[in-house]
Amino acid sequence: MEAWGAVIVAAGKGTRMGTIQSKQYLPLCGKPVLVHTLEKFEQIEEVAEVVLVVGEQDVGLCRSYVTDYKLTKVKAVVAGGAERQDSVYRGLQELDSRWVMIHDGVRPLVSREAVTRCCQAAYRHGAAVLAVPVKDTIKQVNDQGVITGTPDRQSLWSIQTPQAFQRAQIVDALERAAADGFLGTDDAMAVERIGVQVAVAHGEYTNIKITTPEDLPMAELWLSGQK
Ligand SMILES: Nc1ccn([C@@H]2O[C@H](COP(=O)(O)OP(=O)(O)OP(=O)(O)O)[C@@H](O)[C@H]2O)c(=O)n1
Ligand SMILES: C[C@](O)(CO)[C@H](O)COP(=O)(O)O
Repeated sequence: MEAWGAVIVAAGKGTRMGTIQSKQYLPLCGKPVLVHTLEKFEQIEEVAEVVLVVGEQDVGLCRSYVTDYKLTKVKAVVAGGAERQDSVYRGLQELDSRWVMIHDGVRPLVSREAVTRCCQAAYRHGAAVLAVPVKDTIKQVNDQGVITGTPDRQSLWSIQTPQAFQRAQIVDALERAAADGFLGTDDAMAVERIGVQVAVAHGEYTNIKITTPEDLPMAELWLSGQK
């Protein structure tokens, strides 16, 4: 397998978590959430180079993580942008690898096996994301709080990261999205809209994105089980 580059995005504000300290720096089993994610990528054989994207005010702190936690793959720590998409684009500028994956800094539970499945699916199909089938029934609800539809659950997947692409293709897609004023909530949306097929590779239900307060104790529980 070729060597991959990874962009870890961690420049968000964590508004939904509601804490003063941004969620990527909150302690999880004794270390910042983001450090767990970076340590995971140290163990992923496919990944040769990592770029970490953080808030401008946190660049110094995160550079010290590289030394303190002996993160050998992190080649650059750069400041992100106002939107996740901007942060991803900035990170991609620092990578040389032909194949790249983009991962949320707040998904510390991702497993090596799932990342490998994502890389393999990207090789086969050109681009791939980790995903799990939804378990609940999903409803569309209008702004009066009334159900307007029930999409067929068979075709619904909950999308995770990493998301894997050829670097040139995701860079092109993000530049076109910016030119068109298109803002996606994941990376795949930018390439889907220019006609590229994106495959799903089986993720894991435990690969949660730490988003709201109840996610942290769940992550603690699962992470202590992984060690
Ligand atoms: N401008 C941004 C916004 C988000 N992210 C990163 O993208 C990931 C997923 O985003 P999300 O969970 O939405 O994080 P926040 O934007 O921080 O959260 P919220 O929407 O609650 O403010 C996180 O690792 C976050 O730090 C980023 O790098 N740059
Ligand atoms: C990219 C992502 O993690 C896939 O689930 C998600 O879409 C990020 O969305 P958010 O709005 O930044 O939470």
